Order: sequence, then C-alpha cells, then structure tokens
Amino acid sequence: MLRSRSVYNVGYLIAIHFHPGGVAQSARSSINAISSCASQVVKFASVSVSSSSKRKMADKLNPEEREGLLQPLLQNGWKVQSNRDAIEKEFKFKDFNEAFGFMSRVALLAEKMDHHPEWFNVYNKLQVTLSSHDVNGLSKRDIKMATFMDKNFQ
Ligand SMILES: C[C@H](O)[C@H](O)[C@H]1CNC2=NC(N)=NC(=O)C2=N1
Repeated sequence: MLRSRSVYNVGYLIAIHFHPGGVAQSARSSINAISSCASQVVKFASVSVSSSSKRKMADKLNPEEREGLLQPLLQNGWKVQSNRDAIEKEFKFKDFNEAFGFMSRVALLAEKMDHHPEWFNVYNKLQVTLSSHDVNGLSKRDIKMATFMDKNFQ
C-alpha cells in the first residue's frame, strides 16, 4: 500500500504525519486540517480586532480642563504625582471585605470603560494611581474613574 505523507501546517509548528490511508484520504484530511486551522486563525483575528477597537482614544487634559476638572478631586484627597502625569489617592476601609467590594465595583467600571487603575491593596488600605497610558498622561477617563471612586467610597 502506498504510504502517503501529508503535512499539516499548525501555527509555526510543522508536523510531518505519515497517513496509512493512501493519497486521496491523506489529501482530504490535510485540507480539512488546514481549513480548520485557518478558520481558527480568522476567528482569533476578528476577536482581537474588535476588543482593541472598543477603546475610544481620549486627549490629554488641556490646561483649562486640568483647572476645572481636577480641582474637585484635589479637594477630595487626590494628589498629582510629582514625577508623572498621574493622580493618586489612598482609600482606607473598615476591613478587607469592604476594600475588596470597592475594588470589585471599580473593576466592573474599568472593564466597561476599558480603562484600568494601577492599584495596591493591603488588607483595608488601597492605594490607587490613575493615568491614561495611551496618551501618557491624564485624560477625562481618569477624571471619570476618580469621581466614580469618590462617589462609591462614601
Ligand atoms: C488593549 C486595551 O484596550 C488597552 O491596553 C487599554 C486597557 N486599559 C487601559 N487603562 C489605562 N489606564 N490606560 C490605557 O491606555 C489602557 N488601555
């Protein structure tokens, strides 16, 4: 019986597979394998495009916006970092359960906005830093998230 060889190209891995069923069957199984691999690649590509396109670019705060939008936050305990265009604040809760519940609520907003805080939690304390990495500074997204945090902290 003719032994046929079929090559499946899976990602970057080339596997040489000896198929005992003859040339015709081997060709069919090769085509099936490659087409299913290709359809997986297409699916992945479409998911990766849609998830990255959902985030709307926002501009860095201009001087007027900094004056107007940052002020209420600065009066509420937020501070502008000295070495980075970011704001930070420490929240203190009754216990870890309260802290983690707060973080969970913020996490849901972060996923909805596709805008994530930088934070460090030890038991009932949470240190938060907000900045928009894509514009390398403060944007209205940071104002929105900080305002949400302050409203949810009370
Ligand atoms: C791919 C994803 O949409 C981006 O990496 C998002 C995720 N969350 C983010 N969070 C913050 N704070 N800044 C960003 O630029 C940012 N970009």
